[in-house]
Amino acid sequence: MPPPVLEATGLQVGYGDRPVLKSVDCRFEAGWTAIVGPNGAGKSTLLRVLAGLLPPQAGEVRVDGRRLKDLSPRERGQRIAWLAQQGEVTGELTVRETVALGRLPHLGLFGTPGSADEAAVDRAMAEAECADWQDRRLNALSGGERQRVLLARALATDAPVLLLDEPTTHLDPPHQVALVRLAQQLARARTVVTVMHDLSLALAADRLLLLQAGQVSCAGAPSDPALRDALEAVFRHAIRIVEQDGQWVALPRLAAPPAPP
Ligand SMILES: Nc1ncnc2c1ncn2[C@@H]1O[C@H](COP(=O)(O)OP(=O)(O)OP(=O)(O)O)[C@@H](O)[C@H]1O
Repeated sequence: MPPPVLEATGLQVGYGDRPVLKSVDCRFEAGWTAIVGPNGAGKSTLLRVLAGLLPPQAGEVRVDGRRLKDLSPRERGQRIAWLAQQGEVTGELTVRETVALGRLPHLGLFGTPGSADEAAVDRAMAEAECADWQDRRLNALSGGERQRVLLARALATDAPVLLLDEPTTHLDPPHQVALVRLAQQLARARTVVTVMHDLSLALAADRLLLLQAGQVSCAGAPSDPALRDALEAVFRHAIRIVEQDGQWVALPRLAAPPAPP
């Protein structure tokens, strides 16, 4: 069965009386889409709405045609896994207990984990490379270690839609690259959506969606020149997108502009 299509139409979200998302329409299909944009553009807010964690003031989210708000929390949890930013989780549990939380949508309140659940937890910890610390408490881990545990929790869900908010934050370069390869591999059979600041990592996605001041200003594949131009412009030409070794990368323009003659 193909992975679900996640679709949002006319989304409007504000905090207090300040609008943050202003009539956002977007559609996510099988493959990996990276949401990018300036600080405060509304990327995490959009991801929370797509995950069903924040109700929009107008508009709706549908997953395979069904309105997200019509799904029970359990049905939603089985379809959509969410990787939170680190400030949004507590750390009293051990690594294994934290990853096992990803199985809750399959168990219900009084369910007992079976061998399939334990196997999913083992597989997720292996994929996120955090099995070595499974008995340690989350709050005793470094930022990057904790990030890998939270990724494992999302993977343990086995959901066909993965929403990952800044999954490469705190990771060292080898683990950033591992995360990109994992996202590419998962996206072969899932709908993967990430919010990312590192443009070079985001350019490894199948598609990018550029959010600017609460609106989608451009979307497309990295090979699309219009998308690359829009990215350079929105980031005030502080970066230059070039092709290197067959992939698109964003280079910071560190050199001062030449002095006028
Ligand atoms: N809980 C909240 N209460 C009030 N305002 C909020 C809240 N969360 C976010 N905001 C505001 O909404 C706007 C969008 O925030 P959001 O976190 O979605 O942006 P973002 O694009 O993910 O930003 P960043 O790149 O800095 O992570 C920001 O101006 C932010 O200050």
